[in-house]
Formats: sequence, C-alpha cells, structure tokens
Amino acid sequence: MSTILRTENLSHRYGSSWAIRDINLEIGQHGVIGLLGSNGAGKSTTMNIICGVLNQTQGNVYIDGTNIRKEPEKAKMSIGFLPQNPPVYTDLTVDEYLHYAAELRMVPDRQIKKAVEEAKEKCGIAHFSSRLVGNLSGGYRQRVGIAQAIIHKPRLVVMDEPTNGLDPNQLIEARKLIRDIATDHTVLLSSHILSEIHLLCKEVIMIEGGRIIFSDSMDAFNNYAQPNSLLVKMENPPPLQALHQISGVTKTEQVSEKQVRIFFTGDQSISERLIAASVQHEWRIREISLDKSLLDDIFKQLSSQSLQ
Ligand SMILES: Nc1ncnc2c1ncn2[C@@H]1O[C@H](COP(=O)(O)OP(=O)(O)OP(=O)(O)O)[C@@H](O)[C@H]1O
Repeated sequence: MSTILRTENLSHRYGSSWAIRDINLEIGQHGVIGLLGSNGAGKSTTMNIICGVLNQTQGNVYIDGTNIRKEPEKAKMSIGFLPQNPPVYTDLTVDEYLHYAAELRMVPDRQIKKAVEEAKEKCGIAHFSSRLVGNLSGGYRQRVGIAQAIIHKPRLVVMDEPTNGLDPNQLIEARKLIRDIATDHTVLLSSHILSEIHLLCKEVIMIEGGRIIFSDSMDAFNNYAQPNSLLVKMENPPPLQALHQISGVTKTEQVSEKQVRIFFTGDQSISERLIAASVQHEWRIREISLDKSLLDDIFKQLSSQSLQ
C-alpha cells in the first residue's frame, strides 16, 4: 500500500523553545499506529501539524503525496482528525452536527445524508440522531467526535488521546470502535498510557522530549527487553561460576541463599540446558521463572535514554 503520511524533519518551536525536533515518519498500512509519549513529549504538537491546524516552524508534511502547507484543501480530504478536546457543538443535535462536519469536509451536498447515516451507523450512534450532543455521555460524545473524523472517508484518521477520561466500560467500547475503523482506514493514535498502545497498536512510535526515540512493531518493542533472565530456586545451588559453563549464560546474580538470577542471550532453550545440568550435578531445581523486563521498564529505559 502506498504511503499515506510522510513527515520530513518536522520541527516546531513555541517562542524560543522547541516542542518537537526532526520528526521523520512514514506510514503506509492499515491498522492502528501508536504515538506514545509522556505528557509534554510533543504528541499533540505533531498531530496538530500533521492535520494542518498548526503551522510548523520547519519541515514538511505530505498526506497521500500532497504537501499540506502548499495544498491544504486537497491534503485535508485524506485526513480525519479527532483532537484532544473533540470539536463537538453541544447545542446541535447529532444529525445537525455531523451534517455541518460533512459540509466542512467538502462532502458533495447530495452525498451528505448518506455520509451522516454511514458514520452514525459505524460509530453506534444512529439511535441518538436527534439528541443534543450536549446531552450525551462522555463515551457517546467521543463517538460523535470519531464520526466527524470519518465522515468524508479519509485514508488517514488521527486521534489525539481518544481513550483519555473514559470509564472502563466506555474504554472497552471505544477500543472496539477504533479497531473497527482501522480495518478500512489507517489510524494514528496518541496516548501517554503504554498499556493502551499495547492493546490497540501493531506499530509504535515513541516520542520523548520532542524527538522520536523508537519506531517499530509492537513485537519489536516487546523484544526490546533483552537480555532476558531466569529466576531459579535450587535446593542445592552450585557456586555461580558453575552456571557460567552453561551455553548462553551471560551473567549471574545471587538473589538469596537458594535463589539466583541467570541472564542469558538466545532463546528460552537455556532452561532445558539448565535442567539437564541440574540433574547431572544434583542442584535440585525447585522453581524456574522467566523474568522478562516489564513493558513499563522498557518505556522508562527508552525515556531516560532520550533525556541523557
Ligand atoms: N501553545 C503552546 N505554547 C507554548 N508551549 C506549548 C504550547 N503547546 C504545547 N507547548 C509545549 O510544547 C511541548 C509539547 O507539548 P504537546 O502538547 O505537544 O505534548 P503532548 O505530548 O501532547 O502532551 P500532553 O499529553 O500533555 O498533551 C510541551 O513542553 C508543552 O508545554
């Protein structure tokens, strides 16, 4: 699939301080791509520029090959945007608001009714057509925000912290809807909550201090926790040097009298070699657990690297 979003050395300064520096992105596939970063990392600034609501200080944004600064109307036909505070009008009904959103997105007059119906259907708000937006719960108001972002069937849908502030039930529903939308659109979604990105995204771009510090698949992010380690409890533990004879062991640590942590490279077949050695030397293993770094640790590790 062709590239839908490309940014080239995107940088932005508020006054004299840089909020983002040299953001280079290229996104081309369907699915949910996560923009992960702590508060103030630069997510909203990046998204606002990508969607053409903020003019960058330096660099370029291409939407479906069109430079958004040079041809904003053309580029914006391919983008839907749900900003951090959804731009809903509380004194309009759902239908009135979506009709207005379709006009703003230059949906041809004769197609507006159908576009409104389809967006409502997709977002599960058809039964609230004549309800004032202001009288909807937070979760449904968010759905109206999502409906306006897809009303013109853009290839790229950008959502800034779409699950922020939702209660647990609304969260589950919102995730379902986002996954569903990502089957026919590319969704770029930001969050400062790692577990949220983990649940929703197959690709993750991590931004910290205004710079990209990681960009790869969620699997690669999970695998970042190398080397893995085993926590092993033995009835009759050997001196640590004996454990270093096992192929793949890189480091050992005495955790307590009968417990050691064994760091290793390579796959988890290390545990088979360890058990074989234990049987041979009668170390009498009582417990082995894989002790992988938690995702949150990786997040902290990457964040602190970026600040050094
Ligand atoms: N209008 C503004 N004027 C001055 N500085 C700003 C403005 N908007 C953002 N900033 C600063 O730019 C940096 C990046 O902010 P941005 O809102 O893009 O981050 P974020 O990752 O979206 O954070 P959050 O999740 O808290 O919104 C921060 O240091 C912020 O204080």
